[in-house]
Amino acid sequence: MAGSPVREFLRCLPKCEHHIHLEGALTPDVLFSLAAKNNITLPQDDEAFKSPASLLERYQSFTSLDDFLHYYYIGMSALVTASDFEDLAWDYFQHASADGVVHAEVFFDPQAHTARGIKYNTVIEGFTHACKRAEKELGITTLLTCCFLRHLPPKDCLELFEDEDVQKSYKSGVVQAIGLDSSEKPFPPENFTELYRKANALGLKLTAHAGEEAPASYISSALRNLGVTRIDHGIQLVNDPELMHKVASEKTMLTVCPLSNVVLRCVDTIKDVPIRKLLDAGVQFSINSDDPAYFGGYILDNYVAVHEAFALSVKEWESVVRAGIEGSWCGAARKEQLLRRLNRVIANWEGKI
Ligand code: HPA
Ligand SMILES: [Zn+2]
Repeated sequence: MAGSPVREFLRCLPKCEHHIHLEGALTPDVLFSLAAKNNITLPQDDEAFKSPASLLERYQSFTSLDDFLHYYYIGMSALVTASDFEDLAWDYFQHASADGVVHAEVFFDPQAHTARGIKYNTVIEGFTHACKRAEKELGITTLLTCCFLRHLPPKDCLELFEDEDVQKSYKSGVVQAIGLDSSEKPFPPENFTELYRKANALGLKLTAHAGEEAPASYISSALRNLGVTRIDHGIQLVNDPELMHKVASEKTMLTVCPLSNVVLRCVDTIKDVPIRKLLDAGVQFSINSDDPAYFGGYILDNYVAVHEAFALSVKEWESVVRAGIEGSWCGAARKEQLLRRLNRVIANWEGKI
């Protein structure tokens, strides 16, 4: 579909990305050069780490979320200085801009860095510089979401949450949301009730990965026990029609990541991502890249893959992109601006594809 009118239509849509782990934008090439620069020894006993090419090849055969996460955490160990984090995020924002992203709400995993002696403020310094640059040079509005690693003890998560520098980043508005990621089973949302209660008290926006590999009960638990207003992934929702009805009527947005779901074997093919079922049930969702350097594509590749599998009409694409704008955590004025832009793009393409 390279250069095709449909790809160009999808590129022109004013897309909001809500599910991208900045550490998941670390390509094997950059990983190897950062490891060399920072004197980080990559595993010697894994053939995959022989070269960037062999690592990329290994990414083609992930067997599960945990198999991917093993490589994800090793990869990010090459990130050390604030400029490493800034360059990583800037690289993502440039790709996002080229793909037609106008607003990006991005995740980062501080515990994976503080655990190896990198200061929280080093991570924040790098990522906020890149966010400011993206706003200024690319016109992308941004929002940072601090994710907690659910495979770690909840008390460790609370400890990081209460850290002085972390609190400062929340209270100053530098970080505006929290999320929950990493190995999904057997770490259900209810383990983190206290963390989310405290985050809610600070006025932070709340989201959590749920229903990626684990059943729909993880989604209902995240809604009920954590008070999240958004669900990351959430594809298992279609296995609980009653819950799906509730999610649709409450306009809770799912951040769906089609290529990720295939690469991590949550589904067999893109056709098995429940796009049509979610549309038919009136569930709001956005389409996202998750970890673009690991899953073979940025946001536009995900849009194209969905189009190839489901052949959405222009009206359906309009409703998907509108849901993404309306479900974003930017201000009302920015949403209005993006909705007007969407109307112009749709008017321009109506009847052409
Ligand atoms: O898809 C994901 N799921 C859970 N944790 C993650 N961390 C990066 N990507 C993911
Ligand atoms: Zn994710």
